[in-house]
Amino acid sequence: MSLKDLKGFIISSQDKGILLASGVGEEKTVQALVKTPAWVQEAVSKRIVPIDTQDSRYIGLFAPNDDKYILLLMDEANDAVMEFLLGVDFSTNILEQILTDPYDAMVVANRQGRLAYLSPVHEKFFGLKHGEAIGAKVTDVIPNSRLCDVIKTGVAEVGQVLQMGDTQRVTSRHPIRRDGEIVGAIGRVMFKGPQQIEKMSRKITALEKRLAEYERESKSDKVKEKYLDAIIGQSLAIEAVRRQIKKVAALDVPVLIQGESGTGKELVARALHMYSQRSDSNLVTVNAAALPATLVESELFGYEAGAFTGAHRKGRPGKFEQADGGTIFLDEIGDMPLEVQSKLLRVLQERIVERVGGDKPKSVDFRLCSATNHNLEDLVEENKFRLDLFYRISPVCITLPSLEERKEDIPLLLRHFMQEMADKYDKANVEVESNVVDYLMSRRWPGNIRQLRHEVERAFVFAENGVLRIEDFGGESGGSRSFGAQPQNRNNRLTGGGMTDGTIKEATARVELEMISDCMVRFRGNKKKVADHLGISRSYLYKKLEELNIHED
Ligand SMILES: Nc1ncnc2c1ncn2[C@@H]1O[C@H](COP(=O)(O)OP(=O)(O)OP(=O)(O)O)[C@@H](O)[C@H]1O
Repeated sequence: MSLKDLKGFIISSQDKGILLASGVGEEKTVQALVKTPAWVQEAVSKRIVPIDTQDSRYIGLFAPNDDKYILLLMDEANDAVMEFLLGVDFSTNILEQILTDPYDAMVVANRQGRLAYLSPVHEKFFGLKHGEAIGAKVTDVIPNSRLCDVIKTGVAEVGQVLQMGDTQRVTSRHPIRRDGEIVGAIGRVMFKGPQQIEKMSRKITALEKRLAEYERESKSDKVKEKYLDAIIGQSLAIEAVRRQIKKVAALDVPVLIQGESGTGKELVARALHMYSQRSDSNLVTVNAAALPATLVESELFGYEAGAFTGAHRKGRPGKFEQADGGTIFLDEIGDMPLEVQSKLLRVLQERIVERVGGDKPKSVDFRLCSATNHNLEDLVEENKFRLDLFYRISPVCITLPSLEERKEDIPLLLRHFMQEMADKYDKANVEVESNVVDYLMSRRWPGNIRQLRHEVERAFVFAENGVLRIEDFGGESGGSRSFGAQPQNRNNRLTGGGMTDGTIKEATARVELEMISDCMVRFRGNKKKVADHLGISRSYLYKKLEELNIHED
């Protein structure tokens, strides 16, 4: 409404009646109303009243002033505000309720982002005197208010949660427009939100927490599965192994993994660790066959500073200490010398280690996992393995099938190793000739999967024109071509070394030692890599290294 809507006025006094009238104010019907005290009393309290004449309806605005009042007569406006003000008998009371509601505060900012209104409850909350903050910048009074943002964007923000002090409040902010232009914004803050909202907010917080937990769990499930998936194979035998791993992993009992060399015992140990509650701590592998009796104590139990010549200055924790809270994997346990077995037995019984040169026994908490390719019961019979140790390490046994027992897995393993080699040698798109799978399935694999992997690698390297053929494989008696030396060099070496002298067995043994020593140089003494590369077990490698007079340092 503006002044152009003004159609008349009346100035009246209680004692003297109408003092001045103009426009519609001169009409008899209007003056008759003004002369009726009851009507005037009601109109003053309402401030805005409808005034009907014979022809039209006007809006009367009352402005009391001591014993006088002014009545402005305006054209009826067709807007929602007037409809509300005129239509609802107690509209001003409603407005008053809205402005002074103790639980639903109101903030009004003008276009410049300055406070035009702050309801009393809000003033009280901020410790302000009535009217003190009017004209101040909204953000100076309500630090994290977003009213200015709403003025800028013109986009309402409804039902948002605002942190006020140490409590959360539900707020709504709306831009206010006049003739399409933003002139300010109004914010409402629920000081005492309906209980349902508080309840809902608590529920949402709890659900968010649960969701984050599920996400964390499913992520770690994926990590675990990676270790189980690394055991390739779909045969019933290998599926059963996977099931056993899942079942046994959480039980925290010692596990003995049995199986021929190269059947994947180390992969099983890793999966067992990852599926156990100890997966956040270390998995420490000890090759029991490679432990010389002289160093066994310092290796397994650690040593204190200056314990012996050559000892590390600060001392070193042993394998059991490193595995504290986690898993210790004793590989090739069947090849452990008897005197080492007794020392091991003591730790398994007491769960206490004492560093060499130290005097402070330390208790250690580990899960034991051991592996062997021997039949330990036979070794016990032959007095090569302690019976009490056998019982200690084998409450649960997982037996891995040989490749012979699960030849149906060869196609899958071949595909897996082809992919591995393609990544390793950065050589994609090598195809496998269709008869290769039949050939590999018809062969014997005494070295099991390690041997298969090794032969696939060799064939992959020798494959010509991007096709892997049967000829690229070495055949059962060993490679027709080999790594390391050039073929003719090897011929020279073999014939020059007396290949035609002695028996075939002797020649084979010589070639074997040559290949091992070549590989020891090539892999800088890393026995795991050497064993994997040559397709032999690590215990066999250690035996051969003894023959070559190469010892652990
Ligand atoms: N099921 C399998 N899927 C994929 N790779 C496998 C599988 N089993 C074994 N291998 C691979 O074969 C090689 C030998 O495996 P691993 O060292 O686990 O055998 P092992 O039984 O511990 O042998 P050893 O008794 O000689 O120590 C590794 O390269 C391993 O990744």
